[in-house]
Amino acid sequence: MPQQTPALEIRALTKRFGDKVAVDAVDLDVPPGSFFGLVGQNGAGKTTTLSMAVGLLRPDGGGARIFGADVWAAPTQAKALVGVLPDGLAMPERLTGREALTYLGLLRGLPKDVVARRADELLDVLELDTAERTLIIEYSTGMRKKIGLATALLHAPRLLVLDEPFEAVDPVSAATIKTILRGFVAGGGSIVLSSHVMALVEQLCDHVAVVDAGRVVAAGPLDDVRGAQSLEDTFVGLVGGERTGVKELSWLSR
Ligand SMILES: Nc1ncnc2c1ncn2[C@@H]1O[C@H](COP(=O)(O)OP(=O)(O)OP(=O)(O)O)[C@@H](O)[C@H]1O
Repeated sequence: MPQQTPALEIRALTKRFGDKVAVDAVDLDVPPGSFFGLVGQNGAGKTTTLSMAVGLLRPDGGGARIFGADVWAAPTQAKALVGVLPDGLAMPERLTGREALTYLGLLRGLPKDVVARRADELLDVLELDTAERTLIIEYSTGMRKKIGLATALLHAPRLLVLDEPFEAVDPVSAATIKTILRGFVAGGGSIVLSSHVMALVEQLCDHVAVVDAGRVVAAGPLDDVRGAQSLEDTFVGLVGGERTGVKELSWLSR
């Protein structure tokens, strides 16, 4: 069978901040049609990797391709194929959710009536319709995630790259977002998401990569990576659970 072009192909991606190597020659293949979870401790390098992979941060070395399009050499082609929910979302703060969707949709080159129709549906499905007159600056953290997801979906990309999409999102909204994401994959889309929540990754993802100190320490189909254990046990085993240091807080004991 011919090899299919990966939805996202990361090769030797490297980023240093001063002396610190935040991302250390990372290779990753996200198969088309997969729901791929990127897990790692705080500071492991997930956000830096994903930011470089979608062209938001220039790497010191290596590169990334989205469905074969080089993110840095062919950015227009690559970026048309991907919807991104970045960490610490920079949004047009003085616009309402609808205005932001309209603005970003028109920037993407979508026809006005298509933007209006999709914005209606997205605001409705993500239950942001009641906040239609609210400026984004007034949104809660969870609402910001939801409007960010709406902007990522608006142009119907083939790949979604989502940095912590469930962070600060209430359980009802999380259930809605899970349904949307599962539907996206069922419809032929591919997703990469980062998360600290192993149960969520196990529930949603069919592929997983574990990142530790800027390196990929395990990657592949979920069942291959976790084996007979839970993903959490596998994760703690891989990244060194003995480093918790809780026992040292003796002054907390009564
Ligand atoms: N702009 C920056 N300047 C300096 N150091 C940075 C910068 N961005 C990230 N780092 C460092 O790079 C490393 C990787 O950070 P990154 O945000 O990619 O980790 P992460 O896995 O996304 O963490 P978290 O789960 O906490 O979001 C960390 O040590 C972080 O302190």
